Order: sequence, then C-alpha cells, then structure tokens
Amino acid sequence: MKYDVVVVGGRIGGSISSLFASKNDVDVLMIEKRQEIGVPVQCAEGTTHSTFEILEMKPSSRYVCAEVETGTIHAPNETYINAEDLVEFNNLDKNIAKGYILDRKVFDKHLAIESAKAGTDIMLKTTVKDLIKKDGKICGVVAKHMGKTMEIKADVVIAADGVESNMAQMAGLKAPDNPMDICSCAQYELVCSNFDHDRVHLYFGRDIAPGGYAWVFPKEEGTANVGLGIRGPAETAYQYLKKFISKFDATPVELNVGGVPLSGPIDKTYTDGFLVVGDAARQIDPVTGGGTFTTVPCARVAGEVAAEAVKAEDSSEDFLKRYDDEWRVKIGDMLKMSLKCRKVADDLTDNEMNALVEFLNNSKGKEISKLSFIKFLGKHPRLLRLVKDLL
Ligand SMILES: Cc1cc2nc3c(=O)[nH]c(=O)nc-3n(C[C@H](O)[C@H](O)[C@H](O)COP(=O)(O)OP(=O)(O)OC[C@H]3O[C@@H](n4cnc5c(N)ncnc54)[C@H](O)[C@@H]3O)c2cc1C
Repeated sequence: MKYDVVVVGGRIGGSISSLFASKNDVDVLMIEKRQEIGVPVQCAEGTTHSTFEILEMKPSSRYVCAEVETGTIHAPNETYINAEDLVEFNNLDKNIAKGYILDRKVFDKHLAIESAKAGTDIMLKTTVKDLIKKDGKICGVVAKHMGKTMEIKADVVIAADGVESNMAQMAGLKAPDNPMDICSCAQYELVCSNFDHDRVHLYFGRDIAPGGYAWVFPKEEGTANVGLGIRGPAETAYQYLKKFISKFDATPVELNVGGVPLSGPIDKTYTDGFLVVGDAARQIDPVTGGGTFTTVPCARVAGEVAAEAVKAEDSSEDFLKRYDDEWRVKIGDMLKMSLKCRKVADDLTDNEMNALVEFLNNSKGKEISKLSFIKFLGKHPRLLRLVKDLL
C-alpha cells in the first residue's frame, strides 16, 4: 500500500493535518488506533475564537456547548479577580478568557468527517507500531489492524499521536520527558444547577492543585467540566479532584484522566520524510495546558507543507524545515514566553499568589503602570526576583 501522506493519530492534530493535505490534492491516509474518533475525551474542551478562523469554519451549535465571555481567577485564600476588571497590562489581556467550550467528541469526529469529505482515507482500530526507514529517511509505517500487520509506504509521515507519542522518539526527534513536565489531570463532567454559563473559573493553591490549577468550564446549562492538573505530590489527581468537588452539590456523568506535557515544544519537529504535530511535538501552552488552539495552526501548516513536499517531489528535511519555521513564526514566541511564566509560577508561594490577586483587585479599573507594579514588587523582593525577566 502506498500514500503520498500518512497521518498517525485521528484527533485534532491528525484530522486537521490530513484535512489540509487532502485539500491540496494529495492522497492521504489517517490511521487511528481507537475504534472511534474523539473518545475518550481527554480535555476540558475550552478553545479560542482563532480556532475557527484558522480552520475557516463557522462554529456550529452541534459541537459548541457554551460561549464564554470572561473568567475568574481564585487565589488560595479564596479572594478572586474577574478578568473583565483587569486593565490591559503587559501581556495580561482582559479578553484572555473569551472563547468556546466544545463537545470534543462531536468536534473531533466532525473534523475527521470534513477531512474524509476532502478525500482522506481513514483506518480505525489500527495501531502504528513502527516507522519504515530507508537510507536514514522515513518512508512509511508498519501498522497492525485486527491482528494483521501491514506496511504502508508514504512520501511524508505526520505524527499526531498525542502525549503518549512514541513516533517522535522513533524518528530521533525527542528525548524521554522529565516527569515534572507532565501535568497529571483528572476531570468530571458534573451536573449542578448553579454553574455560571458564560464564565470560566480557575482555582490556585498548593492544597487545591499543587503544580497546576483547578478549573470549572461551563458546558450546557447545568453542566460543567470540573477538573484539575497537578505535578509532583504523592496523592493522585483523582484524589485531589474528589476533595475539590466536595464544595459543589453535584453529580458526575463522566470522568476523564490524562496527561498534559508542559515542557514547551521539542527542539526540532521535522526530519527526512517526517513531521510531528500537536501534543506529540509538545506544542502546548505551558501555563494553561491548552493544546487545542496551539495545535490547530501547527496542524494546518503541517498538512499544507506535506502536500507541497509531495508536489515538489522533495520530502527531504531541507524542504520540510519550512513547517518548523512557519509554526514557530505563528506561536513560537508565545510558547517561549509561556514557558518562562510557568517556571515563575512553579516557584510562587500561596502567599505571593494571594498578594498578586490583592494587587490586581486594588488596581481594578485603573491603569496599571509599570511603576506601580514595580512598587508592589518592591514589597515582595522574592517575587521581584522571580518575575524580573518577564517585565
Ligand atoms: C484533562 C485535560 C484537559 C485539557 N483541557 C484542555 C482545554 O480545555 N483546552 C485546550 O486547548 N486543551 C486542553 N487539553 C489539551 C488538549 O486536549 C490536547 O492538547 C489536544 O487534544 C492535542 O491533540 P492531538 O491531536 O495532538 O493529540 P491527542 O488528542 O492526544 O490525539 C492523539 C491521537 O492519536 C492516537 N494514537 C496514538 N498513538 C497511536 C498509534 N501508534 N497509532 C494510531 N493512533 C495513535 C490516539 O488514540 C489519539 O486519538 C487538555 C488535556 C487534558 C488531558
């Protein structure tokens, strides 16, 4: 069997890469190891408006559960700041929380359907086991379907196999993860009558979610994704989640668990005949753990560059480097800044977090000048040392 492009993984990274490769008139096969695309959900399902602009799709009520206008950040001492009360300052944008909460089961499958309509062939319940290499160049995959092993040749292989990816490692592009870079998450979809419908809530504190945060993302009226991510402690994310949800009078209808890589992107996302995209490339915002809105632009570029390479009959790493160059222009600086912020946040104590929220609350509706922020930091010398590189 031979295709121009083989895509490993069938969720957003895979479906968007294959959609944009197929739209550019090359033969594409997308391979997904599960029997259904989009399940199990491993996501709080929040995304930005830009997702749909990049996809050139109108968001549909079939998979948009809620439109979020704003958000609230809760400090460890239970004080809070609303995003709409923030005045724009440095990289702090008061529209930061605007976006959609999706039904990813429907959305991911919708993307796969759009990709199939554009011409992509899809194999389900098929696991890619190995990469085929010839003279050091990747030229296909070895896949297993219902006990049968097959070789599928390709000019370009795109690895969109998620956080658990081993394709990038097989291609020599990735070292094993540092365990402290992986955020371990647990989430319930809860039914409860008093969730805000247009607001996300984020909760910080060492007792709530050490090394991460807890979230409440509204879905349909009366339901919300309530979850958290942690790094480091002996207790599991699920144990922290059980404690956290005890504050809601709510009933769970779904439980999801999963890991989010917060290391920032891998150094190189291409080699001869091969591209890597999405969580597999660690193209995730290291502060929020959001990977949908970051994967979308990268996957589009991956599909387009793979198609260009096929047409140019050149899938060498010199040609495919343009994928790496293009996605870094789009989101590279944002991911770098976010990684710096994550490292600062890792060192913040609960008291410093409380003080920051108090400072923002005291500045409600006022212009925050750099001078007033530096004066505030002057009272918190340790904080000043932590954040000085961000200013
Ligand atoms: C609890 C949690 C909450 C999150 N919340 C948000 C959020 O609110 N907003 C946001 O933007 N991001 C969020 N994220 C991150 C987001 O879900 C991911 O960044 C995004 O799904 C990455 O998409 P992907 O296609 O790269 O990888 P994945 O979604 O992991 O898809 C990889 C696919 O590849 C398949 N696969 C793997 N190996 C093989 C193989 N060998 N052969 C064939 N198929 C294979 C898998 O079955 C899977 O379908 C969250 C993550 C978690 C865990």
